[in-house]
Amino acid sequence: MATLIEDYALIGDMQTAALVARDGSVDWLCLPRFDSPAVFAGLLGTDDHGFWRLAPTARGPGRTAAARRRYRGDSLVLESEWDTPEGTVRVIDFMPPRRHAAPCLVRIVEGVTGRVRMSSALRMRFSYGRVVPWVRREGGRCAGGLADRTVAVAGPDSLWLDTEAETYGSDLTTHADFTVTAGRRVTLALSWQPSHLAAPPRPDAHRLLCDTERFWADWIAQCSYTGRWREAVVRSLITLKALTYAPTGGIVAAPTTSLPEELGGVRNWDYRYTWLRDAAITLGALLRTGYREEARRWREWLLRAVAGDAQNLQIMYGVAGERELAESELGWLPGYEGSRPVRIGNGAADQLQLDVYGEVVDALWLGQTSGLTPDVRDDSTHILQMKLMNHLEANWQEPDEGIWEVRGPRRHFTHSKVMTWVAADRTVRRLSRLGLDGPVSRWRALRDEVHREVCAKGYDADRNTFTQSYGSRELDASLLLIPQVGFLPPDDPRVIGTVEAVQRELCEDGFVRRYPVADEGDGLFDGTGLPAGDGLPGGEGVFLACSFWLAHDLALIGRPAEGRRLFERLLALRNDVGLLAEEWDTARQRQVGNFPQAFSHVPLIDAALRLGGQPVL
Ligand SMILES: OC[C@H]1O[C@H](O[C@H]2O[C@H](CO)[C@@H](O)[C@H](O)[C@H]2O)[C@H](O)[C@@H](O)[C@@H]1O
Repeated sequence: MATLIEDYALIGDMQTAALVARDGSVDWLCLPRFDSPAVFAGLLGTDDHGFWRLAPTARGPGRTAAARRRYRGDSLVLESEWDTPEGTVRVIDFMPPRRHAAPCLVRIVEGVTGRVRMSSALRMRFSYGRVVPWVRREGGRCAGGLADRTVAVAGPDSLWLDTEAETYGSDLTTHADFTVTAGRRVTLALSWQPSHLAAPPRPDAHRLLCDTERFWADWIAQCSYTGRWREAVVRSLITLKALTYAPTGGIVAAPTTSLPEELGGVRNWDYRYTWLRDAAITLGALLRTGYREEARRWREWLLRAVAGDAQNLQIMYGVAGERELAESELGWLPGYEGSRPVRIGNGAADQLQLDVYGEVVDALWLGQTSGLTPDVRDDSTHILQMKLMNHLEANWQEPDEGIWEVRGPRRHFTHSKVMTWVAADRTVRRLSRLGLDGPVSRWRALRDEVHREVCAKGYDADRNTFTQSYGSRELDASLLLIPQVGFLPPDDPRVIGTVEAVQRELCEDGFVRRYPVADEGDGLFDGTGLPAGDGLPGGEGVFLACSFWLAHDLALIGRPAEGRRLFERLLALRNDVGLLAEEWDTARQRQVGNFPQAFSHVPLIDAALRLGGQPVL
């Protein structure tokens, strides 16, 4: 059986990230960027698609999970410990923030007690497991102590393994067997370099460890959250920071592709890109907890990414603002637990998702009200916002694919219209506050018109609930955002009715589904003549972001104890190192979907602020 998704921990250098399993196997790593081809793709295939396992020498069949693991303090440095009959051993895994050096994954083995025999098995496979590189050994001593050097080359990539342990090749795998005694360390470091360049310097693992720990300690010292859920909030913030692409300020939705929303199903998508929606809400959570630099850098990223005609605004970009994200399938990978296809790229990039305008304008507004320094380009922010508004004004009455990126027919999604209201509302407030030029009365009229239309067409008075789309009978968890964005006050009976309807009709084991999923062709219609569902076969788990939104809303509508209970249950779904995927499979009691997912960790932070009585701007 494949490693459970929740058995992975994340390490990363803010340009890419790796997943380390409890048994010491690194099964996912893309180099040099989040969206580059994987050099370890065992996560989505088999051992033949690449991995790096470092653990006590196995006795008998099967692999042994570490007895304990944790991050060292508030950092992204992972520590796993095994108790064996020979003694106890610790492995420290991390990726140093890159600055100008080559990307590097460092593994330090520390003897704790006894004499423990260790095995390292490194199977490097470039291009998502498809290419077996040429591997050669280079020996020789060096000042840093790492003497054995193994080089793997194929096409544009080269990987360099430096270690004091002696390596040998067998089974198209690079092995090292060694023993550690109490208090002794053995280091292994894997660096990536374009294959046409000269050898990278040998990494000084111990100095890199100190630097990396200092980096995270300094970063987390800026956090302003002091509430009762500090551990969960801090771990979520570190995860969000790890998903930020340092050179540009872009933020990926998750570091993985194709971890399935349904085990064995086809809902497998590539999340290694910057969604305007996900990045905008991430920015909100960072600003609310004291992080301004990331927000400032993302605003810069946004201005660069959408430069040109706002008509061509995409809903997602590459981490450096790339527009070409064509979706394709990697036929040679069998997928996580057989969940095929494995996809790279994302076809949703070409969709119309009108809510994105509201999320972006709201993030710009939040930046303003949280005192984000207007910089020399602030004029550009204003120009951008006016372009976005002109485009939205001309297009908001179009049907769209909505927040959930449905692959079925376009609809008049109520949430998309609510977010149109948000865009107009924040623009009116921004222009009034700054006394800036701009047709305030035009945006005010737009805001009021949208509000009237949503309340008339997106609300079902018979059932006292807002509905997924105009005239539809279906519900949708995105409607839980209505009071959070200020479209209606929390005590409005229509808001309370919607929260109660979601609890009644969309909840499973107390957690929230996004919307009712109907298999293609099962003949159900949503009440508007369109087929129900999202145009995809199969089902999915409960959606963690929506479940946090419900906890948040319960606090807003005056049921905080119930909200807290749900929040605590959600926290209990996190894995042993505090990480959440996108969804939860209630039947199998397992995390599903890409991992770890910003869209789950952001509402965790916002709900913690709301439930703890701290201001949520
Ligand atoms: O469920 C179908 C869609 O699933 C993905 O989209 C989801 O993830 C996005 C990134 O976190 C999020 O912004 C969106 O709201 C979610 O529905 C996938 O990327 C889409 O291609 C797919 O159609």
